[in-house]
Amino acid sequence: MSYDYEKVEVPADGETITADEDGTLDVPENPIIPIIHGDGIGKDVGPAAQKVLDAAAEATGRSVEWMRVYAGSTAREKYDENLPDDTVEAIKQFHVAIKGPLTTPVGAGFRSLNVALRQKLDLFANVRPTYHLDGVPSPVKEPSTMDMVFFRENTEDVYAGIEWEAGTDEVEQVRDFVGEEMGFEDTMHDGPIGIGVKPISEYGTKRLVRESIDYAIENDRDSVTLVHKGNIMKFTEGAFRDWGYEVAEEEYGEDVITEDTLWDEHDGEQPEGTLVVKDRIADNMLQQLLTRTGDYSVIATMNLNGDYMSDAAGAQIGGLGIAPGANFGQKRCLAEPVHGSAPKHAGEDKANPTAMILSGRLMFEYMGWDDAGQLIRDAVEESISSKKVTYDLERQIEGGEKLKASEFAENVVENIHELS
Ligand SMILES: NC(=O)C1=CN([C@@H]2O[C@H](COP(=O)(O)OP(=O)(O)OC[C@H]3O[C@@H](n4cnc5c(N)ncnc54)[C@H](OP(=O)(O)O)[C@@H]3O)[C@@H](O)[C@H]2O)C=CC1
Ligand SMILES: O=C(O)CCC(=O)C(=O)O
Ligand SMILES: [Mg+2]
Repeated sequence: MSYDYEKVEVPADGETITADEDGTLDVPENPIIPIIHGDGIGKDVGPAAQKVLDAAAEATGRSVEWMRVYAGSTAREKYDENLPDDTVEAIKQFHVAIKGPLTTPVGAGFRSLNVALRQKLDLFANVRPTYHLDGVPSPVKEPSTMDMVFFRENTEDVYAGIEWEAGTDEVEQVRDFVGEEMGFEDTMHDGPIGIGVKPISEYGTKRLVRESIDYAIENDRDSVTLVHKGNIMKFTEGAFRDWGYEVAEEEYGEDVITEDTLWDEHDGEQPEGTLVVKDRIADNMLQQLLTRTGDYSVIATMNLNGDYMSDAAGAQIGGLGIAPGANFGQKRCLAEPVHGSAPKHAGEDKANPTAMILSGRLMFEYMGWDDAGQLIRDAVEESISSKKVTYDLERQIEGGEKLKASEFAENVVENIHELS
């Protein structure tokens, strides 16, 4: 597939990652990888992460040919629009890409460009592995017990953007329909009202839960927990739980058992080689993240729960400066940190680039570059263990040396050279 780009240049030297029908990638040693630096601190952490990823690629005998693409403020400058087709088409064509954070206005203005990218590219699984690196300060006593991988459904839920603003004709039509025709007249207060719709489909749920179970099996994880608020939102979050169990029970045979089976048939002793699928109600799960951290491994949940939970879990492993993520779809990966554009720190070369660097690690692993990924993790861990850190960690580490974002990246690059 080729595309006539309007304002970006395809690097002449790199090669294109290709994918066959069943989704297997063919990754050359010098792939072209689109990158969006992002808004706010994206300007700082984007280039810093790029340096580290370059060094890890080079140290393992490869190179990355970066292709700068644009969204958010940089796209407005270059294209006079928020999300140009060039950017979406580049990610489609090259299969693998990385982005920094993009700012979304609150309450009015354009809709989230992050959500738009996930929807346009059908990146249905937002995967956020949350693990503790040696030396990272944490507000909890045993941060190393946190080792969870969040699978967050990425294309529906209240993030689908089906909502109507108070005072519009549209919202009054919806109010009439929901009130008069559907019988919920007494449920809504009089006066101005905003109304949103929360779609949760069997298709969206099952492909996300399937992805989480496949991941758990491939990575020797012992459980997948479906997190929902199905006691209250019965036909959306409750249906997510039921469809999730259906996938587990109907598609995986005896190697995947439910928590009920674990207790009814195995007295709570998990048989070797099995995966347990369980579920928890979301409010309880938020406290379990702290009180029974080690009991959970892979989490599958919907868009909003996953958003809240991944920030909360990120706090336990040192904060948003550390927490990586990536969005996956059919033959596609768009890596991005959990954090946003943190406007108050923008352009100061101070934000922690670790989350973006470790998101790059996820991207490399998707490409089959596990050795480069491991090198990145080891090198970052080395910098942090030697207390050479950015402001967010330095304020919590006694005797820490405060580095700028770019200096931290240089330190990690030095470690890559030493370790390789
Ligand atoms: N995927 C995306 O692109 C996302 C975009 N957003 C968008 O980002 C914007 C800002 O959101 P906001 O709610 O402020 O959340 P942010 O995640 O941007 O920042 C919140 C706070 O987290 C800390 N933090 C975040 N990233 C880092 C980092 N790399 N290094 C060190 N500390 C960090 C800072 O805390 P402190 O100041 O205490 O040091 C910061 O003030 C919004 O427009 C939001 O919509 C939000 C999330 C994801
Ligand atoms: O799109 C946004 O601005 C926020 C998204 C977000 O918080 C997330 O994906 O974690
Ligand atoms: Mg978020």
